[in-house]
Amino acid sequence: MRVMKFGGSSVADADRIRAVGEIVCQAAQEGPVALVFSAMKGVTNSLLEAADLAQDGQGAYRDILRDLRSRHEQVVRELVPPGDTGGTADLVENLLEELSELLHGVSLVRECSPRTRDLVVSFGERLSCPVIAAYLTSRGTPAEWVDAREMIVTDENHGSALVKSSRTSQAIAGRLHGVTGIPVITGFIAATPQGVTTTLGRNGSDYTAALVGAAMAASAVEIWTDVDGVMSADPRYVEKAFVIPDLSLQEAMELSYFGAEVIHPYTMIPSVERHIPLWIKNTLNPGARGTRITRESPETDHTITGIASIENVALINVQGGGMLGIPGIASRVFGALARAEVNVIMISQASSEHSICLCVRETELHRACEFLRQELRPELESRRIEQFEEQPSLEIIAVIGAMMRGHPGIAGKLFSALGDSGLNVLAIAQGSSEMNISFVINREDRKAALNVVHDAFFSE
Ligand SMILES: Nc1ncnc2c1ncn2[C@@H]1O[C@H](COP(=O)(O)OP(=O)(O)O)[C@@H](O)[C@H]1O
Ligand SMILES: N[C@@H](CC(=O)OP(=O)(O)O)C(=O)O
Repeated sequence: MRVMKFGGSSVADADRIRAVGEIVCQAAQEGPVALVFSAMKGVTNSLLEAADLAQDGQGAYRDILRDLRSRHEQVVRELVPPGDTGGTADLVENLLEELSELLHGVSLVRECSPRTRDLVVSFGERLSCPVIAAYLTSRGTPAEWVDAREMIVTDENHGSALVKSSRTSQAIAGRLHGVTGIPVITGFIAATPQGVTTTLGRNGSDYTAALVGAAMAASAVEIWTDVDGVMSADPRYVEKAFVIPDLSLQEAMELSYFGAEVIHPYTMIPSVERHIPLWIKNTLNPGARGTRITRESPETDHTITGIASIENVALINVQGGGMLGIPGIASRVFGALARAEVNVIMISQASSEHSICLCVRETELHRACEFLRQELRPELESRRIEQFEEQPSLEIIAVIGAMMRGHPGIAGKLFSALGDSGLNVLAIAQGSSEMNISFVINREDRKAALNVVHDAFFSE
């Protein structure tokens, strides 16, 4: 069995869904397939925005609802034939009505808990899948939509729930064996053992596909999107970026962690660890080979595999002459940040131990500094630690590749290229795995730095 996942970009409108139909009908003739779909492009964001507006008591959430209604009614009109026996048009109407009532409730109580928010966003995938299944059936490829909440069991960590693996595996296998035709599975959404709706984190449909692939011992998991594969750098910034034909799981995870949105960190683990290859393919160019992600590192001529970047980060520098003698300072700093629920993206500490430099999301900077100030108040008052240096408006760039290990001269080449172009580097970190070197630059240098590094390593 092949598991094929189509992201929001592949189901943006009726035309895109028709293109998906071509690919799926062809694949179904070659052998068994299971499909996973996301919500239509932008729908999850719209639902979240509507929930925020309703919570604030702003009637503007109704404008978003109107827009969602018209988008979904339009695809039903264009793709579902009048003789559809599955009652798809009614189902979509009922779902839109239910969503409207839910948001009305949120606006009345002016409260939207993470649990309710998950229920609101679940409508995106619950609306897209029945329409797609009805369309495929009308093209002569019988399909049945499957609500993943019946199969994927998670904890109650709303917004980014943790999957209970073995229960989920059994439930997927059990549910899919009962499906007649091709299963069209809602990505991203799941449920607790009590049946409460949860979600797997933003872009979580890739994870759904990997879970289905692992449970069904698939021959491949395919992530269909709008680019020819994972590229050597974000194609929106680097014109010369090219498709990486093969990637190891480790490299793919590093690239996605550092911002290559095309794949999602960790989501590929369930299938790739079972030696099921994961492919990134282009719905707009199905003939292109794509990128293959496997457990082991592939052979390559390049010393680095790819470059990724994270935008909107900030640097906090904790430093002071008295830091050397303070016991457990690192654990206190990171303990405070953990309590603040701040995600530390990058850490760099000079061996002198006079400073710890860390990178966080810009949106979390204020909270991070508040908690740090509280934790380190005695040292700040006695001036053993200076007031933190806070620098917003920065970017992290990471250079990634399994071949970097034991390959001298990479850092030299990287920083000479940046220095020669007059680009200032504010902090540097290297993982002990030697699979990545990451560095921090000013926001306005992002495009230039990505291109300079890309040229330095890939121009030959
Ligand atoms: N290294 C990279 N390789 C390929 N695409 C990338 C990379 N970095 C960022 N992207 C962006 O990721 C986008 C695809 O991700 P996304 O929009 O989440 O797709 P989908 O909706 O199909 O899940 C591409 O259009 C591309 O602009
Ligand atoms: N619809 C969800 C899940 C998802 O994976 O979407 P996409 O495949 O379009 O990234 C989201 O936007 O987060």
